[in-house]
Amino acid sequence: MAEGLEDLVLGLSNKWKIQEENKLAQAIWRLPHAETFTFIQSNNVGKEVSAFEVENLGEGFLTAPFQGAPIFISADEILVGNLPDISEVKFNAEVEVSQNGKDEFVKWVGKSIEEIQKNVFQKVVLSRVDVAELPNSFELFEAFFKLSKAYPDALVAAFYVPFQNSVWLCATPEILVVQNGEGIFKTVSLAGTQSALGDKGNKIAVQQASWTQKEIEEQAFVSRYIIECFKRIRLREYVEIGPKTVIAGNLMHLKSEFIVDTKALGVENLASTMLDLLHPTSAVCGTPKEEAIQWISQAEKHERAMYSGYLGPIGFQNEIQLFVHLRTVQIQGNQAIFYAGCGITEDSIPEKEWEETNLKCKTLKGVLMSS
Ligand SMILES: C=C(O[C@@H]1C=C(C(=O)O)C=C[C@H]1O)C(=O)O
Repeated sequence: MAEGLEDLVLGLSNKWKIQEENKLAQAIWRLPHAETFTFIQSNNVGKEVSAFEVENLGEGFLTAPFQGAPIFISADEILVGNLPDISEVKFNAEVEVSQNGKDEFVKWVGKSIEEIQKNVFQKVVLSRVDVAELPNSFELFEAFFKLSKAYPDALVAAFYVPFQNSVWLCATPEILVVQNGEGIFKTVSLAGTQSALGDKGNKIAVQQASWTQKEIEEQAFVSRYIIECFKRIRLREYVEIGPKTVIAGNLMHLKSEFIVDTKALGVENLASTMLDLLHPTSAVCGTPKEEAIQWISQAEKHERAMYSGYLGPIGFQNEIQLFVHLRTVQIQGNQAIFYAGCGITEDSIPEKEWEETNLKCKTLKGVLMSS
């Protein structure tokens, strides 16, 4: 580690450890393209809140599980710092992802396709975990800064809430609900996945991406779901941009943006209303939502916990910056649990879906487990 970085990491790490010992909540994040990070510590364990309160909670960090109430970490102490100047981060595309559970996963993808053919649901997102041991040299803040360098477009965040007894660290590309100080609301539909790296590990240009009907349809499900949510609150005036191909680290996705000028329209509390309606979106759950949740609870043997929930800072400069909790790792001592999922439609090929989860696990693992 470079000298300046070492001092910064040590300082943050000491503060983090003391807070953990005192069993109090804390979070650190770097917003997409920001040159600073924000580290907050709370004087409590984190408070269960409702999505409807999101406009009124004050400054802090919100994190919600896949299912269940969001938790608010209040910013009782705030430290804003410049990101350290670290050299290019190596991405290790060869890092190994455990193949445990492959047969079971492939079997459930097959079963999901049968349910889709029977019209029980149209799309479902199944996830898996990859459990690994962290190297002795692992340092949370070094990992945080490496991810910040490697993934400028992502929200990079880590948080700790005592009752979970673990730390979560992510670099997510997917906006759930963002609203700026001028009242401009944005949500996105992000789905469809392919590698952004060529055979020799070289980066492929977005113009070279080619999408099949499967991915186009898969992303359209998410867009339609967002439009359905707008319809439910009779909101007709939104701007839709896309779908366009975007790069998210080692991967490419299809993305559409939906933008609403809440001030011009005179709509209040759109962020909290949409947050409640959207989560969990069809990008991480499926369509229709209830049937997909039901199926996921049968198919998955692990708890999703905070994976595929949402997270991000709220209340700073009157902004809301909530992202879908993806490309994430749960850290318990020296054990790391990487989570990844894939959208299954009628045209899915089970083996390919498994491969997709391997690539998604590598987004974090390829940075954290590289020298
Ligand atoms: C579920 C995940 O990603 C989501 C699913 C995608 C897909 O199925 O193609 C793409 C982007 C995300 O919306 C994940 O990364 O774990």
